[in-house]
Amino acid sequence: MTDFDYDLFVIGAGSGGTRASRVAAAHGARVAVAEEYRVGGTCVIRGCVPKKLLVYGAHFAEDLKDARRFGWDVPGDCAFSWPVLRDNVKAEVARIEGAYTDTLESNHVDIYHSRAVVTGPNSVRLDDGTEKTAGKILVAVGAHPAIPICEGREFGITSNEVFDLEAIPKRILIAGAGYIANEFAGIFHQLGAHVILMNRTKDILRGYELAIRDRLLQISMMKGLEFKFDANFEKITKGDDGCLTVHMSGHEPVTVDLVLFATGRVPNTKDLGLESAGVELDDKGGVIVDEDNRSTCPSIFAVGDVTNRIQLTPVAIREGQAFSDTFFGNKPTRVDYGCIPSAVFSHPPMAGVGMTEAEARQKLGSVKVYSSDFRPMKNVLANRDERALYKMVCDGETDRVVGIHLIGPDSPEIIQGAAVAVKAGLTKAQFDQTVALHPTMAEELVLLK
Ligand SMILES: Cc1cc2nc3c(=O)[nH]c(=O)nc-3n(C[C@H](O)[C@H](O)[C@H](O)COP(=O)(O)OP(=O)(O)OC[C@H]3O[C@@H](n4cnc5c(N)ncnc54)[C@H](O)[C@@H]3O)c2cc1C
Ligand SMILES: NC(=O)c1ccc[n+]([C@@H]2O[C@H](COP(=O)([O-])OP(=O)(O)OC[C@H]3O[C@@H](n4cnc5c(N)ncnc54)[C@H](O)[C@@H]3O)[C@@H](O)[C@H]2O)c1
Repeated sequence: MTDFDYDLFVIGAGSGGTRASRVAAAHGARVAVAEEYRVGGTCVIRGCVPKKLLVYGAHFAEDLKDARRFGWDVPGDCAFSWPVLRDNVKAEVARIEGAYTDTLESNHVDIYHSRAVVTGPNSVRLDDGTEKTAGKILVAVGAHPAIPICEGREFGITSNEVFDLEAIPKRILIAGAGYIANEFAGIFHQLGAHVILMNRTKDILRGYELAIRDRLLQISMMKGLEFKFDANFEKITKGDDGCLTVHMSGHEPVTVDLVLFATGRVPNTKDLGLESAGVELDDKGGVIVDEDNRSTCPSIFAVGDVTNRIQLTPVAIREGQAFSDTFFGNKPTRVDYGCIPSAVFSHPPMAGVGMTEAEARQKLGSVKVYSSDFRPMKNVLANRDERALYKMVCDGETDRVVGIHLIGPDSPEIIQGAAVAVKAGLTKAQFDQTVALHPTMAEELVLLK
């Protein structure tokens, strides 16, 4: 026993904080967690979970059209109710929030529904002014949406507010061309809005395989989405009718009903008191940590988005688990950041693992690339002119598969299994030795020429 109130005080009950709290408690530590908003954090409350449910909901627009080609008598005026989808999603989010709370409580983690700020290497202060002490503090406060500096920025919303809209706008401008922008572009388009995507560069989804993102761009344009590239905000003005006019460099102004900023996320370290403990931050405000998630203050650690490494839920969870196993479970563990699969839940979705062709050429020199450009069977019968593209990047010397990149229906579901093989270092020959599972789209991965 120590003189501290707790062995571990976690700030933030999101993906990383919840995992770290419950694992440390299960290892026998006395643990508390403070959450200023809702237990579950970004992923559960206003990120992955409600977003994916909206993606499912939006996809019915195409599915119902396609169903007619499969013999179903779907009425032409098939109505959609946004309030029904929105409220069902909210109810599901509340259910998961409850499940997260139950898990913490059943592991005897004390939950403080309050903001916490660091007041020293071993202390935090809650909203009511009470001070709590702990042997270790884990900063797992996540990130918040970055909003470009421009006149009228207050008229726009971010992904934080998008799940609560009163109605689907007729016209929406989405700023950014990353994950959130492309995912919500698909959702709003399917739900009937005219979507304009605006980005300050010419690229969408930088970091993904070029051919795959080009395919997404091509399909999105074919569906009627509009793109404004090399555009920087000048100002946003609001008319008497509530419409917003966006003035941007290099393009004519556009008038829309809603502006959604999806221009990256910034670590939540402002006014967190970290300077009181000598915790150093990087130039984006992320907590600088070592391989064991330890900050420049020996008793303060950080995991997840606040460290500005890879902003994905499974990564935050792994970091939280590794932290608690290392320091409370006597099981030193470090996160292996190699070959992390990722996906964009766009319409159609894309997914990838490992190196892109360009990265492989730069790192390995000798590279072999295989690809399959095909129309999925379902799209053929549906008369849907939307082709899938699969690309495999191999080390030219060893035949090892170093990257797989997909766009097409169910790509995120397919990549998870393929990622195991890439992570395991399997060769193209070993993929080819595996008998195809027919008829699937995934079988392309063992038939690539
Ligand atoms: C719209 C959207 C969609 C996404 N979709 C995906 C996806 O499909 N797949 C994926 O892997 N990732 C996705 N992400 C990213 C994912 O949500 C994050 O990477 C993940 O939630 C990070 O977990 P975390 O624990 O670091 O932070 P969070 O989950 O953000 O948790 C931090 C918590 O800390 C609380 N907090 C902050 N400051 C304080 C304080 N001072 N005191 C007390 N509490 C505090 C916050 O309220 C929050 O609950 C998405 C993100 C967004 C925004
Ligand atoms: N499917 C998933 O796994 C998923 C989904 C959503 C979010 N996320 C995570 O959340 C993070 C944040 O998502 P995001 O989409 O906000 O960020 P992002 O980094 O993916 O994309 C940001 C985009 O905004 C653009 N941009 C930046 N400043 C701009 C400006 N002033 N004007 C116009 N465009 C500008 C960038 O060029 C880029 O295209 C992601 O990096 C990702 O890690 C993951």
